[in-house]
Amino acid sequence: MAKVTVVGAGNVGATCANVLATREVCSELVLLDIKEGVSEGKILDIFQTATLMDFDTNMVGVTNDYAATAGSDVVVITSGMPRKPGMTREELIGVNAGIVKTVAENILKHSSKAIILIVSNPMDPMTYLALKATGLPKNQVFGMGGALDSARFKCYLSKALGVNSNDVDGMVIGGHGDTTMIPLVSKASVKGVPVTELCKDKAVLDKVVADTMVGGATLTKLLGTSAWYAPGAAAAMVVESIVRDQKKIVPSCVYLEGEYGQQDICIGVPTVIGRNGAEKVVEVALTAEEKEAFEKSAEAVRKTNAILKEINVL
Ligand SMILES: NC(=O)C1=CN([C@@H]2O[C@H](COP(=O)(O)OP(=O)(O)OC[C@H]3O[C@@H](n4cnc5c(N)ncnc54)[C@H](O)[C@@H]3O)[C@@H](O)[C@H]2O)C=CC1
Ligand SMILES: O=C([O-])CC(=O)C(=O)O
Repeated sequence: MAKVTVVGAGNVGATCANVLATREVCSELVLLDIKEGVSEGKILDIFQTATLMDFDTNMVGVTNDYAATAGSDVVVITSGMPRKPGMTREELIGVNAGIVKTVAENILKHSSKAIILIVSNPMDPMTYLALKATGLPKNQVFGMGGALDSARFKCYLSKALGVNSNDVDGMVIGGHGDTTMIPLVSKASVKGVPVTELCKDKAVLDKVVADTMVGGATLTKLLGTSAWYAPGAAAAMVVESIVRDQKKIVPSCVYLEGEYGQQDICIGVPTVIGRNGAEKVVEVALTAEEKEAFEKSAEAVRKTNAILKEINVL
């Protein structure tokens, strides 16, 4: 069984750790935060649900002690600031880039073989930064955004169409940003029936797309900080696909070398996730409109990546 570390014991990191523990995804779980006592407290709290929820994952919470993370098979990086209402994810780059870079370098020192999953925002540039800063192969460092965005897409589709959300299939690709994500309506279906067949009212599907794109912003406005239940569960789902070598196809932020016509960028595309991390990009046929949106999305992500050089983290 696997050892998993979650860095950042805030809303998303602790939720991810809770899902990993209760679902017994790994045999050993480490939660690390820079704030004294927070990881220790959250792990103790989670441990006190063990007899209530019937699980027995070995868990430890530590304050900035990277030695405790040694030999991890998977590391999830959630450390950094979340946005406040009215902000974009991209605005977090100045404060989060240094945090993500330092954390990734510390992880590398103790777990050079770990698959590193980036969650901190702006997630696409943070993934690019972690990949470049660690110099690890592209399968070993990738980002989580599409898993969450796709879950939201399916949620909004199920509400709009009045169907069980577990019968809905759908993917969101592109950047993990309010204007950069691309819900693939052409590929979405309910029990194999295209949603475009089930719903002839284009305005309904257009609204689902718009709601999905601002899914994170909507929750940030309601909560005063960004969401954590679905983000934590989405990261845990990706970890489970790695640990159990499930080979799920999950839209994930991976480094592209020609796929989807893009080079030298980390951005969301359907990817096979297994024991070796981001194992294979799956190229699906996009409509002309989706292709154009993907190019625009990549352009915007590249623009944010350029800031990494300006602020001297790359
Ligand atoms: N990729 C995605 O789909 C999503 C990404 N996010 C992002 O995840 C990040 C975390 O969000 P929340 O958990 O809500 O924030 P939070 O503020 O609740 O937690 C962040 C934690 O990181 C810790 N931290 C800061 N610097 C650190 C360091 N150098 N080493 C270790 N820990 C450190 C803080 O002490 C804090 O406990 C944010 O950047 C947010 O935007 C949030 C939701 C979805
Ligand atoms: O909205 C945010 O800032 C956090 C996030 O990435 C999400 O929930 O999708």
